[in-house]
Amino acid sequence: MVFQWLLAGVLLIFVWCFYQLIAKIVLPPAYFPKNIPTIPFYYTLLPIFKEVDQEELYHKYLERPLTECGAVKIFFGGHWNVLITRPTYMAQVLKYDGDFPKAGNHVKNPHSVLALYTGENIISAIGNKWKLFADLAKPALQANVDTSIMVRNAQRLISLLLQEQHKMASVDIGDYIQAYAIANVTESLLGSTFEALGNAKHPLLQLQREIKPKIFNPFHLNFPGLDRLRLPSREEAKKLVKKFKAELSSLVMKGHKHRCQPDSTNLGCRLLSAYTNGQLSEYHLQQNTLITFVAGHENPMILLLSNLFVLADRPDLQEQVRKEVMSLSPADRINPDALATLPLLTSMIFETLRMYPPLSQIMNKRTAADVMLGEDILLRAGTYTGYNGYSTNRNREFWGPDADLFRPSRWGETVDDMNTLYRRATSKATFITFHGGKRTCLGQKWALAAHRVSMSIFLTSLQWRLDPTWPRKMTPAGPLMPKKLRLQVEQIQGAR
Ligand code: HEM
Repeated sequence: MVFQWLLAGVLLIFVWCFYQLIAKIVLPPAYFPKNIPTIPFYYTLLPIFKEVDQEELYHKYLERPLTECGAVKIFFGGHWNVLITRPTYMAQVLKYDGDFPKAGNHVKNPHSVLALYTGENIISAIGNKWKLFADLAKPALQANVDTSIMVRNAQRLISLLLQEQHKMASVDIGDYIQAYAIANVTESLLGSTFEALGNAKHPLLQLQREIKPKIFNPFHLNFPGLDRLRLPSREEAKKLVKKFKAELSSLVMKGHKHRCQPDSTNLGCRLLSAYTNGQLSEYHLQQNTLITFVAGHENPMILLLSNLFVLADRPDLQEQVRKEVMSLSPADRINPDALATLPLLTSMIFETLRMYPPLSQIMNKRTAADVMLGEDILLRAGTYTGYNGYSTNRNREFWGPDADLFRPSRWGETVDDMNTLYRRATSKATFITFHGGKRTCLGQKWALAAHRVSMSIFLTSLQWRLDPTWPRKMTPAGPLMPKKLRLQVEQIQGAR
């Protein structure tokens, strides 16, 4: 009898411990605010089990609680987080950066493959390290942009697309745009020619193709703690990441056989010279090179894909913007300052950035102390937080009841109106595609100049439409873009 009671007791303790373990994962911690909704744990598992589209998921599960309460509790990246979207709350997050410092993957999940990949860098660092990295990068990222590199690469891209279209019914455009974006960032910012455009077998592209599904696999993204178990497949992923970082660094170094000067306006040169004079460790040189490469090509690539999609879907608008660009002289058509004076091109780009922020959701902050979000949401010290630009950029109080509609005219009639609204929306945190505040994107100027020139060359060289057989879907998770976009492209008569 005693033995049976003992057994029952042990069983009860076991069940209780198991319950505690599961509850820790599937329920938010007790110290999380009670007065905001909880997104059910299973939401995060959907991309693991189903073919999903993150826009559809957003409208089904997140839109209502976020619109009503402006913040929710959500499981992501192995932790419970508070996802903040209401512009007044976001304005507080951006303004009081010290209350909401960055806590990147290297802090959140230090043993994960993702942390090994991104590490501590200019985007994730805080305090003096961030200041050092930003001081090194700013003069290069804010210098005048030499767009002749993008012009040359865009012309090469157009011929590759036409060659592919000649062979196929339509072009799977993603890999081409990625190679183009890589060519731009490496040649323009890192000062090294990788010759990846038109060379699908380039070792760096191949490595990236192998790594991405391993890093951005929804299961491993949500349960990074499992990377501690040293499973063979994850150890293999770590090896690939190390190989990729070494390959990238060696390619950048090859482009800088000359002596790099600290006052150079080339980012690659500035990072290398900081390493040579002892300001940067080898680790920080590698991580900052990697993040410049990743942020500098992936975001422009995603923006370009979304913009091509938007115009493929609206042939009339494509034709109107083309006419506007054609009204410029040939020299002005590749001059970003001249292109920035065109109202339709400007509003169409701003509207694409508003509706399809490439980094639609980011969870990389952690409260430094207890902080009151707005008037009544108490966030305890150590709470992971994040933001969702897709939601904030569609705030109906600011953008009106048709905020979900692609309507470039909402930006105004003149370019002055548009730039004023851009600044106002950014300062009110109702347009957070480039983050904003002290930690605003440092590549914004470069990205916009490159994008204007890329769009201009596309518009004046090609007409494009959606392949009717393309399944209209956005990516399931992570960066937001049309999934495996297929276009039919046609050369414009007399364009070449
Ligand atoms: C369409 C293009 C781009 C978009 C939408 C974009 C968006 C963003 C966003 C949302 C952040 C904040 C990330 C966070 O919260 O952790 C950021 C930061 C940053 N971006 Fe971009 N980005 C773009 C292009 C670029 C380019 C081309 C570069 C050049 C290397 C770049 C360099 C940076 C840097 C250095 C930061 C860190 C700023 C800091 O914390 O001080 N970005 N960007």
